[in-house]
Amino acid sequence: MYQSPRRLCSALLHRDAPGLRRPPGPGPRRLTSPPAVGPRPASPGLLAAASGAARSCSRTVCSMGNGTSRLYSALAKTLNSSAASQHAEYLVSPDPEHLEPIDPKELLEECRAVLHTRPPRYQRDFVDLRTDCPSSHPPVRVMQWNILAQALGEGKDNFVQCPVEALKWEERKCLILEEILAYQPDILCLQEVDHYFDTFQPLLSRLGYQGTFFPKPWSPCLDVEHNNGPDGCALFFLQNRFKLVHSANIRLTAMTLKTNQVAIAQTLECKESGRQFCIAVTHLKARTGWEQFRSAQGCDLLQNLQNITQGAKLPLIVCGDFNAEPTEEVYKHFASSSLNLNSAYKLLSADGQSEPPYTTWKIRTSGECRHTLDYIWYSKHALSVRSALDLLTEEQIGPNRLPSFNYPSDHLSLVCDFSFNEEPDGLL
Ligand SMILES: NC(=O)C1=CN([C@@H]2O[C@H](COP(=O)(O)OP(=O)(O)OC[C@H]3O[C@@H](n4cnc5c(N)ncnc54)[C@H](OP(=O)(O)O)[C@@H]3O)[C@@H](O)[C@H]2O)C=CC1
Ligand SMILES: [Mg+2]
Repeated sequence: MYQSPRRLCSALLHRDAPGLRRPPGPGPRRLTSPPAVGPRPASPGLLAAASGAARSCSRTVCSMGNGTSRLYSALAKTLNSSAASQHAEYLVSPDPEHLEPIDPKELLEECRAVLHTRPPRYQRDFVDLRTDCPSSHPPVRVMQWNILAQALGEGKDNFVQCPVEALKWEERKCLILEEILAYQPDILCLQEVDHYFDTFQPLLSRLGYQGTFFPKPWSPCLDVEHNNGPDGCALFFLQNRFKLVHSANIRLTAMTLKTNQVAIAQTLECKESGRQFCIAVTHLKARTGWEQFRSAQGCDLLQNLQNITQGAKLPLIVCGDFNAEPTEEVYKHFASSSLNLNSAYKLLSADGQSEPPYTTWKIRTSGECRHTLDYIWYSKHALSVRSALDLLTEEQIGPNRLPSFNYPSDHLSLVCDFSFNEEPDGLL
């Protein structure tokens, strides 16, 4: 169903309004999703120029094995370098002296214009999971997403059914931004970010987010020719909703050895309610054969979170690409931790006990890879999940799987609305 960009944007900006109605019947309730998107509009005038300018944006080139300091100085140059800024409002590299707020509607329209030749975004609905506990404060919307590092997607991942044109950064970044703008999270937890300084930090800061980036010490992106720097985890929160109380960048250890995987953990205070909580993002070691290693990394992260939450005194949300199915030891450590965590996406299942059948689905040279690896853990006594964004169906994902012209990453975004329980029973 086609919606004009303006109607769409106003629906997006009022996400608790008409679309989010509870349908009748038992079990999880599907909500009409506000970000339903029809065919993309053709881009006239200025918007067409934005598309062309975005394509002409310069790319930072760093050869294999360069040190991170050289990478960062190269990245810093791109912040100033684009002649294309004469043509496009937001999608080009920003001038750091000129960081005015962006109207999300205008950025969304720019993105949609760049993407006008692509098929429409997939429809995903929020499922109402509200318990009977009322909450007087607006929910906290959290998005978890491994966005696929550009260098890995083009140089390492071997997505055999994904056309190279679908991976072009100047368009793929618009698909990523469109997804973020569609759901408007209050907190955004990302993995495989290798365009933090030239794309996400400048744009999202102008949308009102405060961001933190922690790159992997030896990012595999650096092995890819024409890379844009190391990939890592990024955490963004809306400054008008939260105050940063404490922030920790954690290099995970396994059996006391420092590893290549990282996490960010921040304590935030809700400006409306005064309640404090901890939010963390991580990306654990990938691949089969590394199960014990992931388990050790998970134990280290849990230990760090025990300390940061003062022994579970603060409510906690942990987002991540754990690279582990629910059968793995690291998953079991999180599920049975004294931090009293539950995995939010289990609540989409009929019995509330099963994880979704997949959060990533791709075809590599080794064959089809369909796995549940991404999770949003939360303190089950202190927080309630009010709704969760449903996953894409197999039909929507299509026979060539992900990424694709419609969807920018091989991992699906997970989005949940949380509310604080009014009277925590002391057992967070
Ligand atoms: N220069 C040096 O001294 C050192 C360099 N390194 C570099 O680090 C790299 C390893 O880093 P590490 O953090 O352990 O990486 P991981 O094994 O955790 O994987 C890195 C990325 O590869 C993706 N991936 C997973 N499975 C596959 C697959 N089958 N094919 C292609 N990509 C896949 C993962 O994506 P997802 O999470 O989505 O599955 C992940 O983002 C080495 O390749 C090396 O380049 C490491 C140590 C030292
Ligand atoms: Mg990956």
